[in-house]
Amino acid sequence: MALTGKSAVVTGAAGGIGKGLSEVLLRNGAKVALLDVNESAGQSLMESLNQKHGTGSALFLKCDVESEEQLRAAFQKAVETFGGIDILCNNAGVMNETAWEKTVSINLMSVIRASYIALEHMSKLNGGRGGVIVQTASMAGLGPFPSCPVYTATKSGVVGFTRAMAVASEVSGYGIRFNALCPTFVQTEMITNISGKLGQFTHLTGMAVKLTEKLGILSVSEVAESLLELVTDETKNGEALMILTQGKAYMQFPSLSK
Ligand SMILES: NC(=O)C1=CN([C@@H]2O[C@H](COP(=O)(O)OP(=O)(O)OC[C@H]3O[C@@H](n4cnc5c(N)ncnc54)[C@H](O)[C@@H]3O)[C@@H](O)[C@H]2O)C=CC1
Ligand SMILES: CC/C=C\CC(=O)/C=C/C=C\C=C\C=C\[C@@H](O)[C@@H](O)C/C=C\CCC(=O)O
Repeated sequence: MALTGKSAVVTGAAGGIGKGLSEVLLRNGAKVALLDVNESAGQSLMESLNQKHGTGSALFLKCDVESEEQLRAAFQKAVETFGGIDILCNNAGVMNETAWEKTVSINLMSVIRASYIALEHMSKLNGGRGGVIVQTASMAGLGPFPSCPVYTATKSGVVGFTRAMAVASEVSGYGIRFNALCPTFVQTEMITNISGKLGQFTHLTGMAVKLTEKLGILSVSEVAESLLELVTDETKNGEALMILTQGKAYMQFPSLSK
């Protein structure tokens, strides 16, 4: 799938990985609706992206992904502005073991919520053009990150949801592919002040720090380049792409269907 003339919605787009995903989509010819709760960062990013990629190529929409109403309004605005949606990047996420219910709400429930709203606009069964939904999961969704069990649970849930939806979509004829990015640590705001976010697992801060030293830290652009592969390669559906500092690999899961 070539990106020229396509339109995308990216959640958590105002900073970190979401900003990188938005930039790579724009560089390759897509228009992008930038959804984020951070209004000042989102507005200024939209202005700089429109200067770089052309007026009207990026649209900031203030949106808390926990709110169904705000998500619906943002998708509607994106459709009215760009004429449809071809790509959704469910990227907004937090790591906070103290506010663990909020972590589940943003990282898992909101990914499901946004995917279902996207289906209403993108599914060929609803008159949409089809397309691709890519979730920003994590390496923690593939193997446990013991310092943050709830974060791990949300990312495992996102991987499971993505793989199940990929098959459900294929069988149902939605015309939408579902894939997940599973990066190791990435240099963003999220990996600052780790101990302050671990709640009852603060005593496992050293373990988290050792894991960052062992696995290394990716740049945002390394993750963003991997998005392109999952979006443009139409054979990719139900994939979890593990991104490590040494390279990347599509995960092999046991097949129990035969
Ligand atoms: N930084 C890392 O080491 C890794 C991050 N990830 C995942 O990547 C995604 C992005 O994380 P980062 O860019 O690192 O984090 P970040 O903290 O740098 O950026 C997150 C963005 O999401 C926005 N956001 C937070 N809550 C929101 C909400 N309720 N509604 C709308 N927007 C909201 C924030 O305002 C911010 O712009 C997350 O899903 C995270 O779990 C995955 C693997 C590694
Ligand atoms: C602090 C930032 C929080 C979240 C961002 C994020 O998603 C980072 C994920 C990074 C890596 C996750 C790696 C998980 C690895 C597991 O598969 C196991 O290999 C780790 C198991 C035990 C660790 C003990 C050890 O061997 O040192």
